[in-house]
Amino acid sequence: MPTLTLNPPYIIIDFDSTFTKVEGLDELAAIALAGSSQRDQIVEEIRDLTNKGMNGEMSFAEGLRKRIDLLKANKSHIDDLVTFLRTKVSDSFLRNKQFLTENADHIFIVSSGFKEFIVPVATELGVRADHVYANEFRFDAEGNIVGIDEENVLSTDGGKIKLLAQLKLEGEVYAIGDGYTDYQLKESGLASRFYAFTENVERPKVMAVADHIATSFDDFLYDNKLSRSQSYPKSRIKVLLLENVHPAALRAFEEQGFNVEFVKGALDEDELCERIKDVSIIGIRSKTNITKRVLENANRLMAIGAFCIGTNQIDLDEAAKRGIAVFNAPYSNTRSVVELAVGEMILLIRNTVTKSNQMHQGVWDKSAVGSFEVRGKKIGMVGYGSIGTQLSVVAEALGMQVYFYDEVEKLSIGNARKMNTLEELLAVADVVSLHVDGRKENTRMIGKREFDMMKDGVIFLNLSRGHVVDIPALAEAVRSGKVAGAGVDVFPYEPKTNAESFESELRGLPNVILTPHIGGSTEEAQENIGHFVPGKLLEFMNNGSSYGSVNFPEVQLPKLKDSHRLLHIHANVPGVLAKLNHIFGKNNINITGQYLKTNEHIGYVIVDIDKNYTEEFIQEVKELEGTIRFRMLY
Ligand SMILES: NC(=O)c1ccc[n+]([C@@H]2O[C@H](COP(=O)([O-])OP(=O)(O)OC[C@H]3O[C@@H](n4cnc5c(N)ncnc54)[C@H](O)[C@@H]3O)[C@@H](O)[C@H]2O)c1
Ligand SMILES: O=C(O)[C@H](O)COP(=O)(O)O
Repeated sequence: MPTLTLNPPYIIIDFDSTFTKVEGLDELAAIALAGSSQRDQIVEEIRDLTNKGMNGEMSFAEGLRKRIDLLKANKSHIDDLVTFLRTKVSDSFLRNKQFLTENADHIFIVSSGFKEFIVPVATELGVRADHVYANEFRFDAEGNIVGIDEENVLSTDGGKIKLLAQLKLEGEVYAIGDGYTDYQLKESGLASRFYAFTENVERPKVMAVADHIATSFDDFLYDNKLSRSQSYPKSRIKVLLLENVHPAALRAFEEQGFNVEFVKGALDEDELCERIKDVSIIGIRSKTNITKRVLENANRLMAIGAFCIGTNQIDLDEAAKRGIAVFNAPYSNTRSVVELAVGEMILLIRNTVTKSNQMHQGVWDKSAVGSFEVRGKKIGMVGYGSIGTQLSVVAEALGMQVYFYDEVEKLSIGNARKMNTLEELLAVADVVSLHVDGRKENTRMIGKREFDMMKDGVIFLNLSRGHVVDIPALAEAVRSGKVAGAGVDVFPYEPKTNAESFESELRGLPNVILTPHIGGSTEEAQENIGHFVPGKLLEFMNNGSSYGSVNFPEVQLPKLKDSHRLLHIHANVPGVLAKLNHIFGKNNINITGQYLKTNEHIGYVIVDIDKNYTEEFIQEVKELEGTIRFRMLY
């Protein structure tokens, strides 16, 4: 998209809590008073005065002098402050150093802060030193701050207005800041627009009077069609992370400037239908169901991240038809599930759970009856995918004989023996372990009939999905002794949060280990997932790559270089690509790379083009019949 770099408006930027994430004077107080018993109290007093000034609740000039009186700082503390502030520059200003440098003649910092710490920080990002207007400290012979330059207009009430009037800027003047005094530049008529900057703090009183709420500097640049680091401001893209995904995920999105909302538990369908309306990326685990109805409400949704292996909780086809890519973490918790299965199998076959429970009741029952080794026993795996095969390796290392049944042809690992039917497998196994996925067709695939086919005294494990097993049938099989021990991690209904109680017919049965769906809940697995899934989602958002998606045509794209990338998702019907290419030809667009992949529902075309194109061309592409979604990256 052509963007303006010539003749941008004059941009008046506030420093504290806008250009940087923090308030300089508050931080200076914290540094100067380090080690003092009064530090917290004085810093709090200074913060309070700062906030009152920012919200327009107190005379700025009075507040400033009170703050200076409370400060016990000197020149060396200012050096430390500058070092600290360099690490606290707002991310969106950091990202747009090029714009600040290239447009330095049009950019001013007008601040009630102090030049001594603003100039070194702002000039590093391209701001001209002589375009920084701020207060100045007065020092005594020992370098202690003893006051401020009383002649400086910025030390007076309405100082920013007086200063801007003196600058006599001609043309459009836009002010960006988080405080009421920044808004007053617009109120006075000296600035034509006021942008409330909310990347660091949100002040409702200030937001209420703004022409526009700039969630980041990219947002401001986007609003003014100015050149910027992000084709579309990420601060306008909402990410909703549910089910307490690892904090690494939150960090990954926040670092790139996305607007992230974090929810600890799952949401039910009604809640989700409401919350998803303005969300572009959603992260869930196994408990959140993304149904067709939810997707019908998800007008802006571009990608879904399942922070787990299973994706049966998502209507994958419906998502694809709507151009929404779904990613999961297919291997990050595989090992964790296998280790839990092995641990449970050994404890159950030794009848340890019963013994442990008895011990808690004060019963000492030392006996070998009903306790066995796993060595030499036959383990039968239903489902021989990632978890099944990994368990196969570990079980063999324990000296077990491995049998498996999978409905698709699978390569046997080690000495594992493939069985042609589920029935055959159930008939030979001493331990039956389920590792199928949660597709609908697998609902209650293990019921009374299947338990009856198993050996007497079998050990039964389900760490796959709850609905795969008929729970009353399992409970009966345990009560009758058919199943000598069971480990169950997943249930047809699972509490939504840790606050809800767990109800099941399996509660209280002997030699049954019940766990709250924690097969994949290890610190290692969750951290891996917290990195892996955002990585996939960000690649899709930033680059268009869909490699690893479970419902989308997979393309691994090269990084964008000196081109703009057009991503077009369309219904997989004949002729769309030809029509698309016709639009390119007609508009004389120079194509530097083109990629296409389709699946049964959609086609995904990615075209890298030269930067010279018109709005009309983009409009034509958007309006092409069959288009589901279209976006542009650069
Ligand atoms: N308890 C937990 O915390 C936890 C953790 C991770 C995964 N899981 C569950 O485990 C499942 C399996 O994980 P995976 O990584 O091994 O998946 P996978 O897709 O690699 O393997 C599943 C295998 O099951 C087979 N299968 C499916 N239905 C079958 C049927 N009716 N009969 C025979 N074979 C059938 C498939 O062909 C496939 O080979 C996941 O889908 C998930 O639901 C649970
Ligand atoms: O599919 C999975 O990976 C597991 O069921 C784990 O799900 P969870 O992240 O909701 O614990």
